[in-house]
Amino acid sequence: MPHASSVPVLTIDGPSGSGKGTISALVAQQLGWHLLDSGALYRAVGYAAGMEGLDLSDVEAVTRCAQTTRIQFRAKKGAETRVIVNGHDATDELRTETAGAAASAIASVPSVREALVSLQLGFRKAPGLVADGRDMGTVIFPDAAFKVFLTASAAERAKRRYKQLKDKGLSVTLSGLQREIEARDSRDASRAVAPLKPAADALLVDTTGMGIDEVVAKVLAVVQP
Ligand SMILES: Nc1ncnc2c1ncn2[C@@H]1O[C@H](COP(=O)(O)OP(=O)(O)OP(=O)(O)O)[C@@H](O)[C@H]1O
Ligand SMILES: Nc1ccn([C@H]2C[C@H](O)[C@@H](COP(=O)(O)O)O2)c(=O)n1
Repeated sequence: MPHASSVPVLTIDGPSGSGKGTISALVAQQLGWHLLDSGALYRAVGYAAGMEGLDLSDVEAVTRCAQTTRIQFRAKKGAETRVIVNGHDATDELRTETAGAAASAIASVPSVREALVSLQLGFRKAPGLVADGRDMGTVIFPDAAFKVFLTASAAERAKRRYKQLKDKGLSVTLSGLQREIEARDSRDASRAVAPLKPAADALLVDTTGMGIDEVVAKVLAVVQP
């Protein structure tokens, strides 16, 4: 079995709604590589903390929650990967903007981040890994061979999220979503530990006005020039 450090990693970081999840899944599928949705881990811990009625600003309580929450991904061919939190399928609850905000809040706690490191490193398996998040290229896989940072204007990202949630039948407003996205990005980018920022050696891709297929092709070209 190859040593983990010899397994190639493509990191895809960026702000909320830049398309990281969508692009990472499609690129991983095309390459036949494993996929790490690191945001889902933070969302799962935020969700578990909410289920336990914890105060999200209680550092000791949320750290214990991060250390003890059981998170499983169940992938099914042709269907959305399900995220099981402490035995409960929480996939739908985790995708809400409320869950994103809770994840962002607990993600600013260094000991919560520390509790999730070895779990994330464990995803690095042959033949390769596509890792999606905020600190994949800077902190978790700094030695990754391939690094991309996706961006798009806040207005474009809010429009994408609006369409996504409307398609699911949820009642949201474009202006409200843009405010929530900007507040989350600002918190993620200003925290002291592992802030949202491009790795020095990442390729920056502004996806404003680019279609999904175009972005996938650009990212794939990083791995297969
Ligand atoms: N280039 C694109 N053009 C149009 N729509 C896109 C593009 N990329 C992604 N989308 C759509 O935007 C929405 C948000 O994308 P996605 O969930 O992948 O973003 P994300 O960066 O992972 O967000 P988050 O960090 O909040 O999880 C989805 O509905 C997706 O289909
Ligand atoms: N590597 C990561 C991934 C996610 N987070 C935090 C910050 C995000 O706002 C939140 C939700 O992530 P998403 O599912 O939207 O990608 O989780 C982080 O700090 N580091």
